[in-house]
Amino acid sequence: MTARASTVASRISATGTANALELRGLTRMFGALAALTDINLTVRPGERRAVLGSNGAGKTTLFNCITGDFPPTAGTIRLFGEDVTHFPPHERIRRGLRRTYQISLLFAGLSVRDNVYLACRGVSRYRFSLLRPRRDDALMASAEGLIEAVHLSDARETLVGDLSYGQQRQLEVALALAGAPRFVLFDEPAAGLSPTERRELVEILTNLPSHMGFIIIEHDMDVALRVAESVTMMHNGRIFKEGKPAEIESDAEVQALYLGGGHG
Ligand SMILES: Nc1ncnc2c1ncn2[C@@H]1O[C@H](COP(=O)(O)OP(=O)(O)OP(=O)(O)O)[C@@H](O)[C@H]1O
Repeated sequence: MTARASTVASRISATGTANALELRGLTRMFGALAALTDINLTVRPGERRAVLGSNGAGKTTLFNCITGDFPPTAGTIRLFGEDVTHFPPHERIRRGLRRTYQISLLFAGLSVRDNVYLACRGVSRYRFSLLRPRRDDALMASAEGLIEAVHLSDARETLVGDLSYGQQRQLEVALALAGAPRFVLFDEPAAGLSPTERRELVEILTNLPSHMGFIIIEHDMDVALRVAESVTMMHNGRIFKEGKPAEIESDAEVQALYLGGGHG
């Protein structure tokens, strides 16, 4: 084996057993304001974790640091064993990280299928091809699989602008799943959904492939505690408590702080 092959092999074996995410001492300042202070967080491969906390707790800033949208002021970020603290967002995407946003990033004038196909194409190796784009059957098959996974098969030809709000949020989940990610950050996917749509979202998230870990930021405790196996509570930019959903739900301090904390 060449030195390079052996380095690659050892990296692959390291990523096979490493944690999906490891944050150590993560801190992010905005001027004098500490949005995150000394965050230490470990998420195992395939683990599903909810991050909860009242408005301004630092949840979105946490996502922005993990994705590389904001550089941290201090601390380290490891993805599948690799230090990505100073990597740009696209290098983290290449390593299997995805996210959804609170605001919609859909193409309203295109069909569901075209939106998902473009997302699959965007993360494929043909992304920078100078040749005229041609339909790729493998990517189209991936797109169809994702459309099915988010329960939009009957709407695959529908223009996004004609979808219900709930269907648009389901489509956003599909876009985040393009390119078979290993770890996904869901930013309030249940916001604005009806009770029926929330149930559907829970089913979609629960049925994601078991190797696919995620963090979900969610103000709806019911959704968060049903899809997650572990919970991190944040308050004022710090981790306040960690535990299993049942422990968090029955914790007196959490109830006093979070349920009385004016979350939106
Ligand atoms: N770009 C920014 N510039 C300045 N301050 C910011 C910026 N982004 C976030 N903050 C501040 O950092 C703190 C944490 O904000 P963040 O959006 O991460 O909280 P959050 O828990 O996601 O809140 P919400 O539930 O309302 O989305 C807040 O005090 C916020 O005002």
